[in-house]
Amino acid sequence: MSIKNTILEIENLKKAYDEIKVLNGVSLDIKKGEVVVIVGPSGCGKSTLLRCINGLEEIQGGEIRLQGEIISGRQKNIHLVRQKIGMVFQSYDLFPHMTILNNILLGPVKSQRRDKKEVTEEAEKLLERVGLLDKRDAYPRQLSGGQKQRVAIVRALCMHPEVMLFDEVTAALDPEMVREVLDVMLGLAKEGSTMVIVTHEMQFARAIADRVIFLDKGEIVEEAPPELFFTNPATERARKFLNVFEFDTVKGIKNIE
Ligand SMILES: Nc1ncnc2c1ncn2[C@@H]1O[C@H](COP(=O)(O)OP(=O)(O)OP(=O)(O)O)[C@@H](O)[C@H]1O
Repeated sequence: MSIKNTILEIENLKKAYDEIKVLNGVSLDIKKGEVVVIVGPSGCGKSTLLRCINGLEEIQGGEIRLQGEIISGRQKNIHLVRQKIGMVFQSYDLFPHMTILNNILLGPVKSQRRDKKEVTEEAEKLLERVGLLDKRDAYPRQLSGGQKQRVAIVRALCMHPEVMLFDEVTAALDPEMVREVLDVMLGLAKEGSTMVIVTHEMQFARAIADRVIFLDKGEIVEEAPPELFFTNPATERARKFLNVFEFDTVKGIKNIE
């Protein structure tokens, strides 16, 4: 995978909810085509970090830059953020009264004012790729959780984001649905998408990451390539964290490597 220029820069990011400090000066650079996986104990601030990147949270300090442009703080250009950063959440948030295709078209056609025919063709290609072209005219309630999550990924991709953020996208899925979603993400990684992924699936993290970030109590404690992080973490805190996961890894994704 070619890792070239820095696309996203996070510098000394601070985030608190009232008195509770959640991110205590996080700095992180992400390069074009890089897949960064963020792991860490529950409540350490992983989701908050993604939400800050995506402009969903006010921040109390630091700066976030996308392609050199400040997208945080007072200069925040939410329009730019929405156009260039795609986010997929644990809950897929599809509109229940709209067909799958119309859910996907909404952003590109309404917000980006792109040609409906052209976006439809693209959406159909992407749906085919994730094995869901036959669900084009179905409604979200007619799809399984794994299928809805794949639609949510297609919907984000159709906006042509520079960076894709994934927040625990398999957490709400039944074990047998997990693999199909992770496979789509592995495919995107292979094609050179820039991705920031929060996950508790350690084996998946190991398979997909170019770099693993270990976040604990709102600070980056360790960052390393996966082959190093998962076999020989540098810190006691990371070692303890991984020990817990020895009993809790991977639902149905054993042979991924
Ligand atoms: N809207 C909010 N208001 C107040 N506190 C919040 C809010 N959102 C998150 N927090 C707190 O911030 C901390 C970090 O939460 P966050 O969801 O970022 O953690 P996480 O690492 O993603 O956890 P998990 O792995 O359990 O999803 C937690 O202590 C949480 O209770």
